Amino acid sequence: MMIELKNITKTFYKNTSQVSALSNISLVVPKGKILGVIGASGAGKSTLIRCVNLLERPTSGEVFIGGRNLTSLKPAALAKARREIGMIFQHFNLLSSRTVAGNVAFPLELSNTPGDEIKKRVAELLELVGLGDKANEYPGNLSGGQKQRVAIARTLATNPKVLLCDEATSALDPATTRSILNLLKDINKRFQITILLITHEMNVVKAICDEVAVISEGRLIERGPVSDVFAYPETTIAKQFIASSLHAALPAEYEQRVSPTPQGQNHPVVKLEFNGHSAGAGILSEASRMFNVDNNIISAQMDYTGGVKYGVMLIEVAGGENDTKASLNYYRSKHIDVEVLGYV
Ligand SMILES: Nc1ncnc2c1ncn2[C@@H]1O[C@H](COP(=O)(O)OP(=O)(O)OP(=O)(O)O)[C@@H](O)[C@H]1O
Repeated sequence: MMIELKNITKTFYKNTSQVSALSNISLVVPKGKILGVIGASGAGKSTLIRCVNLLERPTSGEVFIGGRNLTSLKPAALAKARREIGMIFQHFNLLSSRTVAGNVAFPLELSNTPGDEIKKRVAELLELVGLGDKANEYPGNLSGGQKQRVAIARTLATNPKVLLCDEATSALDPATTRSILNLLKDINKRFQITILLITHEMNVVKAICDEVAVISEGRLIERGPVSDVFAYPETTIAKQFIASSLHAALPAEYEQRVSPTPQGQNHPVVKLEFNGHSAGAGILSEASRMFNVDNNIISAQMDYTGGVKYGVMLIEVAGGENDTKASLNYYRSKHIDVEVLGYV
């Protein structure tokens, strides 16, 4: 295992009160893999990632990197071990008074690398992150995505075995997020760097992670291969994160017309959530024939991971009252989550 966290607990003490930020978290990340840790605000993500390189010292528990117990190292040995752990941040943390090349050179200067070697390595790294032509720019003149590329080049300068990403794309727009995630995946494959990232966005997990761990209130509540967790989420929180990545909102036009209770001849608007246990979307035509109802699809977002289909569909069901009810019960019997959002 490249990263191994054993029974990590972190308690913050403030005056007389104490906050339990992490409770007994154990996690492993095999060499060359990408683990995403997802959780809501305050769940303990930042604390967890900062415990990996001991920016934050766990109250109890052990951190192993490449088999070595960081928690037991003396300061000098720890400083050396930390060079094998790169980190990138949401707000890039570049030195504004140094050029792009100067930022990337910084860790090499600290480790007393000879000048001509620094020059060569910096040029190589800037080429790698697609900023070969920006060496003499200052960070202030770069876009967010370019700044994050500089930060990635800087952290790769010392050839880390592990890369920690602390909400690295949270300040970026969706297209830039994709390009940075692609770069991280490319680096992971090319150099076999093990990545641990924290995020509050399931789309980030879906885009590049091999495995995902869900934390809530400082506890690890679910973990597994990304495709398994997407298809067979076990906890409500995992389900909510998946749903939030699916954008299954009612279109504005419906939102205005929908009423909370049935009136006269109006029809239910229903949200169907499919997971790995559910029948496929073909069930809609089946129910239509069996119960003589019309299923009008308002919006749908279905996805595949690991050969399993899952997703969300919003439908308007037109038919007799009993037939409509029977069709919804039929979906439930096929392990589809059914929620009536209102009536139109
Ligand atoms: N230095 C600190 N002193 C006291 N409490 C802290 C400290 N750092 C974090 N906490 C508390 O620990 C808990 C976890 O915080 P943490 O920042 O790790 O969560 P997070 O999941 O990263 O949240 P966000 O996504 O909002 O950054 C919170 O209750 C927070 O208030």
